[in-house]
Order: sequence, then C-alpha cells, then structure tokens
Amino acid sequence: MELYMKNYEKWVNDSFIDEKTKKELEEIKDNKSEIEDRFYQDLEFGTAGLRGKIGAGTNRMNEYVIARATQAFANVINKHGEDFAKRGIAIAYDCRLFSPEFAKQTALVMAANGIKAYLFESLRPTPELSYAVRYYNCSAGVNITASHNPKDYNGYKAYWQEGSQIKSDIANMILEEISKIESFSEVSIMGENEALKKGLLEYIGKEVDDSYINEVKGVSIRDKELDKSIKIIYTPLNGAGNIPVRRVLSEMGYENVFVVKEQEQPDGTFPTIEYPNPEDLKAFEYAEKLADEVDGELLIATDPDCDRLAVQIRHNGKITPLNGNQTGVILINYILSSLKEKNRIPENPVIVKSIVTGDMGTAIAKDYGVEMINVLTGFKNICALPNEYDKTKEKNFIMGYEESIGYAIGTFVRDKDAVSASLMLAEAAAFYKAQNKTLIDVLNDLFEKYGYYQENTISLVLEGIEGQKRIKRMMEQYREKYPNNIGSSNLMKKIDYEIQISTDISSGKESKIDIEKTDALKFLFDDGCWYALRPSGTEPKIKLYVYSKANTLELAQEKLKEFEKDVLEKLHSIE
Ligand SMILES: O=P(O)(O)OC[C@H]1O[C@H](O)[C@H](O)[C@@H](O)[C@@H]1O
Repeated sequence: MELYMKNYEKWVNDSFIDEKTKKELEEIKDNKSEIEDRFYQDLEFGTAGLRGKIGAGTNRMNEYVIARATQAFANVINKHGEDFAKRGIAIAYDCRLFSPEFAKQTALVMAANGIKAYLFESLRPTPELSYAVRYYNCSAGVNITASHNPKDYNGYKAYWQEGSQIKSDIANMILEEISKIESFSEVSIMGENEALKKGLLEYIGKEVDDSYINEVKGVSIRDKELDKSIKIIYTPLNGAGNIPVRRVLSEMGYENVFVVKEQEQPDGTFPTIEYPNPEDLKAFEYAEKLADEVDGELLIATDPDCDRLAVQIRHNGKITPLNGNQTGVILINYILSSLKEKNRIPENPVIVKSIVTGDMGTAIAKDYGVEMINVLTGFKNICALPNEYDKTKEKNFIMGYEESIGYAIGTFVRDKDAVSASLMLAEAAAFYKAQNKTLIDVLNDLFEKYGYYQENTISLVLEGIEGQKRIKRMMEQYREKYPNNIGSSNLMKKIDYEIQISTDISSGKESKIDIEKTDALKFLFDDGCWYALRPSGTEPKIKLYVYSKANTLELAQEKLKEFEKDVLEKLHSIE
C-alpha cells in the first residue's frame, strides 16, 4: 500500500480523530489524488513556519497537525531545561478561519506540558507577537496565521526567545520530535479551566498593546517638526492591522486617515478580494476608489497579519504603486538622511536585506557609511543579526527589509512590522510634502543620484505534487543550462546557493560563499543586471526576480523586459 494510503487509513481508524474529521475523510475515499495530496507528506517548516490549506490530512492545517507540532515544540522547549521552559510561550492569531481555535489548541497543549501560555484575547498583528515574546521574556512564541496566502490557508509561525522566527536549528529539532510522535494519544492537552486555575494559561492584551504602541511611536524621527495633514487611505484588508495602525497614526497626530469600510473588520473569508496579498495591485481596488472620493495622497495596505506593507502614491493626479524595493529605498534614504541631520547614526551601523532584494538600497546605505548585509530570504534570517548583536555588541542594526514588502525598523520587534513601517512612511511622505514633493518625486531624485534601478518579481504558481515536481525540474535544468548573454549583457557570475558555490564565468574559477544553504540560483551580469530563481517557501510557486540597472530609465526598463522575456520563455519550456 502507498504511504499516503497508509496515512489515510491511520487517520480514519484512529480513535483520537473526531467524527466530523472522519466524515470529511470518508467523503474523499474514492478520490485517490485528493487523498494523495492530503497525506503524501507532513507539512514542512518553510520560510515562515508551517503553512498549508485548511482541512483534514497530514499535509493540511488542522487541529491534529497543530497539536502534534505543538507537542513536539513543547518537547524541544522542555529539553532546554526547566528554567528555560518556565518562562512560558506567547501565542497570537490573526483573522483567518480557525485561527482562534488553533491558537487555543496550541496554548492548551503547551499548558499540559507545563509551559505557561500567554494567549492574546483577540487577534493581533504578527509584530506584536514578536514584541510579546520579548515583553514577557518568554522562551518561545507561536502565531497562527498564513500571512498573505489565499483564504483557504492557515499557518503556524514559531518563534524563539529573542522574538524572531525559528531557524533551521530549532526547526530540525521540532521535526525530529514530530517524527517520534506516532499516535495522537502521545499528545497531552489540558482543559481550559484547569489551565487557568493552575496559572498555565493567561489571557493577555491591553498591557502589551500599550507598551508595543509606545515603542512603535518611538521610531518617529521628526515628529513635532511635521505638518501631518497629509490624506492617508488605509486598508487592513480585513486583517489584524485595523486597530494598531489607526491607533498609532492617530496618536501621532495624523488626523486625515480614511479607512476602507469594506475591508475594515477582521474577516477570514476576505469577502472583497481573492488573494489578500497587498503585493497584488488588485488589493488596492477599494482603497483607490476611496482615494478618488476624498483626494487621498498616500495609500497604504497591510496584509492579514499586518507584517507587510504595500504603498501607492498620488503623483500628478494619478495613483502610482511603489514596489517593495522602492518603498525600501525611500525608507532607507529618509531614515539615514534624517538621522544624519540629527547626528544620530550609531557606530557600526548596518541594514540587512535578502539576497533577492535589489542593490539600490546598498548604494544609498554606502553613501551614509552604513554597511548592507545580505542574508537568505525570510525575516528569521534578517532578525538573526540583531539577535547576534545583542550578544556581541559588534554592530548596530538600523533596519531590515525585503523586496516582498517587509520592513523592520529598530530592534524592539524581531520580525517585519507593518505598524511601525506605516508610521515611518507616513512621516516620510509628510516631510517631503512640505518640500512639495511626493514619494515618487523622491524616488526619481534617488534614481538621478544613484542610477536607474528597475525590478520585477514574477511568480509562476504550480500547485500540488505535480507542481512541486515541475518546480524541481525547472531549478535542476536551470542549474545545468543558462544563457551567457541576454541582449547586450554578459554573464559574469553564477551563484548556486544549494552547493554554496560562486562561479566566475570567464575563468571558470569556483569559490565557496559564506551563506547558509538553500535552493536558489543567482546570475549576475557585467552591467549590474541580474536575476535569481528560487522556489517559494510559503506558497506553491517558483519565483523569478529580475533586476536591471542603467543610466536612463528607458534603458533600464528595456533591459528588464529583455531579461524577463528570455528567462520566462526558458522556464515555460520546461515541462
Ligand atoms: O518567497 P517566499 O519563500 O514565499 O517568502 C516570502 C516572504 O514570506 C514571509 O512573509 C517571510 O517572513 C518573508 O521574509 C518572505 O520574504
């Protein structure tokens, strides 16, 4: 019998599985491919923890998968010693379907294992969970969210004591523990009343909110100097951002904030959009309408767990989107120029970005004497650096960012934070408005100064086992065969992160790179253009990142198109 069939049978016959779940499984008994998709593997810890479609099965998000993962997580915490475990775990959740249920399940399994759970009383943004881990000096944290994935998904982001998401060391320990749990009877769970009575469950909220919001307000650099009348349109996309983002903007004196009514209240069915990812321009449809009604100048959207921020600007009457790299360079430029003016750039300053984030930020940072460090995709990797500097005091982390619209300013949160990024961006927009400039004008000034950088991220969605196999073939074939010239650009260097080798194309010389292993490829050309390929760690996609650089906008755009066309044609031809 196939392994997936064995797993299916095991669930159907397990006395711990409830009748409703069994009924759901019974209904697919004649659908082999559905059974295979639900049971061919366990959900894996990817870029941001466990993430999968909601439903019954080992490859799905449900209370059993959560309970087993949590038992394993509890085992790992307990193995770190009694004093460590005693510090407890902070747990939050977002607006998604079953998020509150999964969060409570997590808390009660932790409680049964002697680990006190600090559980948020209602939904909160991801950055606040990171903050809570630090606030309560917990040993770990969990946030139930699938971030920006479609509505049929949920997820489990796991955090360690510093307040950042676990890296492969802890993830591997949890996976090992998961593999040892053969039956659900090995998972301990405590009743809610008992957990409350024993002090192993505590509901949290206002106290952490106030402290977190206070810290967020502290990121402001110019506060009182600014005219804050700029008209801001905000959409939380029916997620966790509504309360904190509005509170921060309002308490900081931004009075003209207009919230998209249809997307204001938390709703895991996301009734107005198919894909609650603010990277997708469709997410702005309602915000744009509202902006036209009230003459909005700055449009901001946060994703369901409010760790990502997308931005659009009214420029010359037209609403124009900024991509994640562009918002990143605007923030870098605003923060560094303002800090410099006030003589506040710390010693040994660093900004951290991922290997697939653009180079324009590096050029600006360099101009201010700030080092740019590149790490693998994922804020767990970005925030690993401030965690390290806590101990070594070697460098000072100013901010971290990624092209995928994630920003972390300062160190009070160790994950990306759309609440503080919203405030900083509003502040930048207000500051430049007083000089009669929109953020698009600012970007154009930066292009003039640092060169024209253009970029695009293209995702090919390939679902299910077949999709996964095709992504693998695409990566394998690209590893072997790739173009040496695209238009007038000549390939100079190839980096294969899987084998951690960088190859100089003309000499064939290979050198080892000092970065962790991951399935990604990067091709760098002699004129500053480059592209990279990697399978997404959060969604069933392969991602192509294309970057061009030239002395004029037209040329940079032309090169970008050439690169896109060339690579996409090759990818599509791989069956
Ligand atoms: O490219 P992916 O693996 O799908 O990851 C996309 C994004 O997912 C999460 O939001 C991570 O926190 C980000 O750091 C990452 O950039």
